[in-house]
Amino acid sequence: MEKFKLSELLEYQTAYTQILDYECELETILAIKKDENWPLRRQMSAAWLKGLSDEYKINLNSKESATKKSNRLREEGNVFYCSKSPSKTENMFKAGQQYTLAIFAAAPYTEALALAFANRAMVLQELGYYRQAYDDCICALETNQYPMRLIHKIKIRQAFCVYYLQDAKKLELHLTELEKCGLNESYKQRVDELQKGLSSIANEIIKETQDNDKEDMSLTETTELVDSKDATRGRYVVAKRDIKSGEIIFHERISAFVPVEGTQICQQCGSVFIIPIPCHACNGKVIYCSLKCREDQAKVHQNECVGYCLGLFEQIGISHLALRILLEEFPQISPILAHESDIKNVWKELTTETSHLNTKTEVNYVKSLRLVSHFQKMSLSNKIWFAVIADLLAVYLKEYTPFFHNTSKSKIKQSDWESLISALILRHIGQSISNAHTCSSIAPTCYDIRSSTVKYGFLLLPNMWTKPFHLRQGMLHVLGEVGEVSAANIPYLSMLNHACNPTIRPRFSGRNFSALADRDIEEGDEIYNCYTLTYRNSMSVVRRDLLKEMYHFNCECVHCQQSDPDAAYLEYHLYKCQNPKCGEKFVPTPDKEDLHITLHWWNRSEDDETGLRDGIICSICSTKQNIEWYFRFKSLLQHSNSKENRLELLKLYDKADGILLGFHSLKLQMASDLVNLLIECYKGSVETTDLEFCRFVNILKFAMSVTADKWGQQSLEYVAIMSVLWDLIAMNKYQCTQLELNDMVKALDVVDEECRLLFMNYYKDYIYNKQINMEK
Ligand SMILES: C[S@@+](CC[C@H](N)C(=O)[O-])C[C@H]1O[C@@H](n2cnc3c(N)ncnc32)[C@H](O)[C@@H]1O
Repeated sequence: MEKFKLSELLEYQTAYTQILDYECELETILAIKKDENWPLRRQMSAAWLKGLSDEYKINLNSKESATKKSNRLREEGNVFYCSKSPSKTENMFKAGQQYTLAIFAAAPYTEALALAFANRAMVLQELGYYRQAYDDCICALETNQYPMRLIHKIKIRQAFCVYYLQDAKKLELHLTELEKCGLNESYKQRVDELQKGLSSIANEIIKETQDNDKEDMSLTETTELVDSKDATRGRYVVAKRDIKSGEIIFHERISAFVPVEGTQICQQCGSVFIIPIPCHACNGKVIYCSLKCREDQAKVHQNECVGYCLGLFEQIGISHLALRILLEEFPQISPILAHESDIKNVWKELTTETSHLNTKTEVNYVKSLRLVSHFQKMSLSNKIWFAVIADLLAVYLKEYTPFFHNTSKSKIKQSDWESLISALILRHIGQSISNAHTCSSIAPTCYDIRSSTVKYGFLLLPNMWTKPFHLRQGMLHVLGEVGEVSAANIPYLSMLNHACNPTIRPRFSGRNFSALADRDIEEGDEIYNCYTLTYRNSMSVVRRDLLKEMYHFNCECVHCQQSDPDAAYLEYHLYKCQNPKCGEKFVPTPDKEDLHITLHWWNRSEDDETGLRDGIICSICSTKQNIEWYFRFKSLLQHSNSKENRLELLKLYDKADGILLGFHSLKLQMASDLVNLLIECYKGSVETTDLEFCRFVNILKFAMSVTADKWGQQSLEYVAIMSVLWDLIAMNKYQCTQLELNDMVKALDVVDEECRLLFMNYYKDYIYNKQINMEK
């Protein structure tokens, strides 16, 4: 069959499906299946999936070539491992990278894979990543191809790792195993050493350090759910008592999430800072941070692995989250449905608020099933479009996964099961459109977490670390960027209605979500989330259109009720007219067609048809403003190694300072560019005078103030830029008061656990002592 794109398949199927406009997902699916052309369309879906599968098989590397590549990468790693220059530790990191790439390159169940894991374990142990090294030993052994003649080596490595992890129980086990291996004298000595170590370790089971499974906390302790009885406004959340600014309002475990396409995060816990263990069955498209996470995700991944191989999920957008919700949570209730034979009754049980199942609020899936959906408001063609995707996913589950294997035991007919599952996916698609949350994280600037080829992770970058999770002095600025990493289903958070000035500050940490109070909240106050950019970062009309289109309501929040809801945003776009006869403050009149582009003209691409140099017009005297200085600034940034150019850059920044008033967005952008130059200065790649350096530091402080104003001092954006100031403090190039420092440490309340650990280690290693000394 001719190869065609998913969008073509969907367009065709949508155009040729004629059904009535139903409000219910199950009825929609059943109606589609009654259509006389349905068998043909089903065949098309199956053929499309088969096309993906055939293409995948053709492109699959042979085992031989995979082995060859992996062996080559491992040998490159060995060269680094054995070399002592420039430094043993740095070579260890480089070896670790090559071994990781060798792991990704190898075919499953091969000696090449076993050796790549074993070698990485050796490096990780030397670098102090004992938990990860221990997992790698297990990965090497589970290939069943690890050479028997070397087995004692890996066993002793495991024993050392658990010794360093102070896990007496496991150490005892490994020592018993080692006693059975015929060891030579030198190995026997090492076992004796470990035997002595064993007696010194308290015999207690090590607590897992990951915080994957924190219970949902205080969901109902501080807040309560209220039903407005208004069809649009629906349910909302209010404070049950006074809550102080910065206090955690509630914690919630993220029930399901999918990484933003191609992002290298652990599929189970969502961690960014990891040493990856890939799933070899799907060519490393899915990675984990530990074997525990791999095991915890196994039941879900067995139904997704082939989909990842085929590249299916890259093509279905938000529907992947819908599928994930089903895979994560549906198994919780399938036994409850075993006695039913009629799917209409099952559907009623699942979706009626007063049903027996719906009262079981301890069942997590019930919380997801209760989420609002605006399916009934979708156009018929959109309903069919998504229904076809839902049906395609049911075909995928049936043909390529074990998902339906257990259902044969129930009273429901197989074809009805498929309809039910399609209908549930369709329901979750509608719910995800109105409820899905985007999770952001601080992402390292020096490592592309979206790279499809470079997959060794940030933790194995050389010249970066002194020991695990301890960055070198002057290196914290690598945590200077914020990125969206996943889309998530967080049911209680989804109960919060929208306001353009939200009451919560979100904190995503792995699989845990926390809502922090953005300000003091009084008992009885409604607690709001913000579904769009806040009023400080967007125009009200842009928010209004989006809220209407995606969430089907008109925003009447306190902020939007103000006479000039855009005043705060426009403050970031205030110019002083360059016409000496005018000299007034003005905001350019935004182009109705594209508000953002008019106000952010500097972000237009060079080849933008409308012309980058259209410029801006004073809204008072109509004089076209000169913006050449900005283009000069941009071009000089490319050549900032020269002292003259740097001085000119600072002069141009001063010029901008006279034209761009207050916390102007462009001034923040220019300041951020100059902050990158400041980083080059303190890293030593650019030499500067003290005076010049001082100027750059002031510009950094300005950028921090604007960022705090726009996003809040407790925001990922603020933490990202704050990392540069912490480098300066650590390097004795800037002094700040303990009060300032305390405020900055407080800002870390919004970052994830691992990122916080990196910052706090840095603080203890290079900043804390300095402050104490300064104050003495
Ligand atoms: C994420 S849900 C919030 C919880 C929802 N009220 C419920 O009962 O499930 C989003 C939906 O809530 C309603 N909503 C949220 N904020 C609103 C607001 N400020 N005014 C009116 N309706 C709102 C809209 O129907 C929107 O699509």
